[in-house]
Amino acid sequence: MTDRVTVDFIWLDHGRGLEAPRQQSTGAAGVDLLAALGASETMTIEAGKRALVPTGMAIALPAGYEAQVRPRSGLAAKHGVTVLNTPGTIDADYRGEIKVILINHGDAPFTIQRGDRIAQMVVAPVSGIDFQLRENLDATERGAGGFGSTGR
Ligand SMILES: O=c1ccn([C@H]2C[C@H](O)[C@@H](COP(=O)(O)OP(=O)(O)OP(=O)(O)O)O2)c(=O)[nH]1
Ligand SMILES: [Mg+2]
Repeated sequence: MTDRVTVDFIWLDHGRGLEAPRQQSTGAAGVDLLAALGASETMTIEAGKRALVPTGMAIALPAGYEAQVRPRSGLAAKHGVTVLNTPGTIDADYRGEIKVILINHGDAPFTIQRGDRIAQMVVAPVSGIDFQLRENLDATERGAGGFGSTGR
């Protein structure tokens, strides 16, 4: 087990009553994100369409961390539903509602209800970046080769 990180969070009004985010097993990489729809509300994503799904949750990551919003493989394998912008980036200074951009790549409408587990979120360290402008870059064996330059 590596270091644990504490992430403060609040429920927005429409998120109250949902199960609090937690790792489902000791080795789970992330926590599931739940759809914070109204109790009798549903959201249907037609085949080929996308939707911004509320989670009813806002977080305050410690400085030096990001959160990534990732698809759930079950939704992808069974329904063709995934996170359009995966991995979605949650900045450490973002205090708004976490939302999930789902896209339905399947061939049938996909309907979401309150509490459905629509995606998962991992927390990861990120480095600060200082860009240094140079005249040249150090030489490497690969050089500028890429995009299949090593063959199949
Ligand atoms: O899947 C996502 C991706 C982003 N966000 C929130 C948190 C993030 O900190 C903020 C901005 O995200 P991003 O930088 O990806 O979007 P942008 O289009 O560059 O917007 P901005 O100009 O606000 O940075 O939106 C989400 O709630 N869900
Ligand atoms: Mg941005």
